[in-house]
Amino acid sequence: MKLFIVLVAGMPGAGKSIVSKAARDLGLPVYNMGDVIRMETSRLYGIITPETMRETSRRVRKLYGEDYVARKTIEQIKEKRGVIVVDGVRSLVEVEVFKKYAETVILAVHASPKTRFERIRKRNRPGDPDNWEDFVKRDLTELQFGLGNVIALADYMIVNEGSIEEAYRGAYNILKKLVEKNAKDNSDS
Ligand SMILES: Nc1ncnc2c1ncn2[C@@H]1O[C@H](COP(=O)(O)OP(=O)(O)OP(=O)(O)O)[C@@H](O)[C@H]1O
Repeated sequence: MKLFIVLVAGMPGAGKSIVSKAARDLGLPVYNMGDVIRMETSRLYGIITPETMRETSRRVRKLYGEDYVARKTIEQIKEKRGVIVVDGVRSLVEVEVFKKYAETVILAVHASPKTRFERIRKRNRPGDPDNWEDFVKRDLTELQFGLGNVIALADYMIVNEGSIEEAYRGAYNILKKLVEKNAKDNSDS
């Protein structure tokens, strides 16, 4: 069985965690690229806050290259087989790193800024922006990493403007089809 990577991309609060939930329910391993930053943040700052996370994010890219987070994620997954999900890809440079190791597709989750802002406010995650200006600032930081390009080149798109159940069903069906396709491709070859 070959490795097949589903790269999940979306702006903050778009609903990427719904895709992770659907993946876990299908028994697929999920890797979060944010975990690499979380580990580096503890190493560099000894404390994890949204500010130290953001600073680490910028710092490691500058020090070790735009592809660093993807390379670190690859170290964890390259021995894996079958369909896996990687949450949080942010640039085409990162996409290229994954493409070298396996067949990949990009699954994007989209919701309008207004919807994302309302949902972020409700989820009450520490460090989330609580006003429109900070929300826009965070969006721009993500876009500077190149996230907009990844979303523009997505193979699949979930528009998450309806209910959570609807988005979950969309994600579940896409992932299930990919699992079936990968199984078929492997039995053919
Ligand atoms: N369709 C929906 N209806 C209502 N609430 C939703 C919907 N989709 C997501 N949410 C809620 O909106 C919030 C943001 O979603 P989620 O945390 O999945 O976003 P994310 O893309 O993982 O964000 P980040 O990149 O910031 O981690 C969560 O509290 C989630 O439960």
